[in-house]
Amino acid sequence: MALTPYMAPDSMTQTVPTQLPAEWRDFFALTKPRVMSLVIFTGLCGLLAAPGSIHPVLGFTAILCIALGAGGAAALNQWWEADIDAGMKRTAARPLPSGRMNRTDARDFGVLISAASVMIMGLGVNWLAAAILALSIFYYAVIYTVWLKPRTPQNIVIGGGAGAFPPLIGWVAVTGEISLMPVLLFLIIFMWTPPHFWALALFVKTDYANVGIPMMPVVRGEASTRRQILAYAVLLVPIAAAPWLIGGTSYVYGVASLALTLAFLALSVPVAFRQTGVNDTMKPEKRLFAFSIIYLFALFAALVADRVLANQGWIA
Ligand code: HEM
Ligand SMILES: CC(C)=CCC/C(C)=C/CC/C(C)=C/COP(=O)(O)OP(=O)(O)O
Repeated sequence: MALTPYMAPDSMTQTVPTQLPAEWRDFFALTKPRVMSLVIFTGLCGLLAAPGSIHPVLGFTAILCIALGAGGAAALNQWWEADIDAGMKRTAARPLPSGRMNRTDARDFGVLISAASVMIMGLGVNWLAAAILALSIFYYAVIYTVWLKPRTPQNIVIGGGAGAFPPLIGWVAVTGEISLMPVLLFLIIFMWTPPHFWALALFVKTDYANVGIPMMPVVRGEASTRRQILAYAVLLVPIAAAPWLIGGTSYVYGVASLALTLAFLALSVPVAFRQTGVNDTMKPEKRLFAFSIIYLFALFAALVADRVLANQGWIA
């Protein structure tokens, strides 16, 4: 597959509407809009794939709350990490390390939109969805950012849980209860996160090493990270197919999940068995990282397509 190798631009300096006043642009950038677009998309797919129905206004409210909560957590992450971000090429131009924004403003903005997201979700949608949203904000802003990230190379394995909640939140917004299907959606993102992030960490390794963040390639070395990427990609094959295997979807999702995850696995293999020299361009790693994003968009889109076809009575 011909993919343009991913160059790891910082999402904060990209896709921020240039017509906004400068300060607004910085607040918008603080929500990590590009990363959060996939978070919001998986939340929306969880909502659309759930059985039952939700009034469109409430459905829109639920997605808005996931967006606000994720953006708020991202702002708190950058408030806490302003000094670390200043030391990395990829993140030095963010609003705080560049000095364009005051730290207290970033903190207050993060707290305000996080709290608003949970309150609106609880009052407008349901309190179980609000509780899981609150947990995911706390998970990203505190458990991952403050506790795990500076301490252990397993930071993103355990911390990856934070980013896996949105489809569960979307689902619970509709059903008001947790069942096996949304737990499987959680597990898919949980298993996807290590290869997604470590593929990138392999080519921005020196950045993390310079600021003392114990990411896997820095602490355990490249060879071990590469083997672990492959292990998670292998585990992802049955886990991504599980919604079909338990009868929660038709063969349409089943076939799509197998095709996509086997492609993901195929791109992980060259990454797993490579040794690189100093001037390596890291093409296989960049390709895997780029595909990881396409993969998750496509997998969740396939889930929704499957459910729409089933609701129309076109497939069983
Ligand atoms: C602990 C878990 C994760 C870590 C440490 C992580 C880290 C990163 C990093 C460092 C980047 C590079 C670009 C940037 O600086 O923004 C990135 C890009 C990206 N991540 Fe993740 N990620 C994680 C989980 C997730 C999750 C759960 C999603 C969505 C479901 C996601 C979606 C994306 C997307 C869409 C991009 C591309 C952004 C762009 O095009 O600039 N990530 N991730
Ligand atoms: C609903 C809700 C709260 C969702 C949270 C979604 C979530 C946890 C996404 C994680 C993705 C992310 C921006 C990781 C960046 O890691 P980093 O912050 O270590 O990256 P950096 O080095 O770019 O700062």
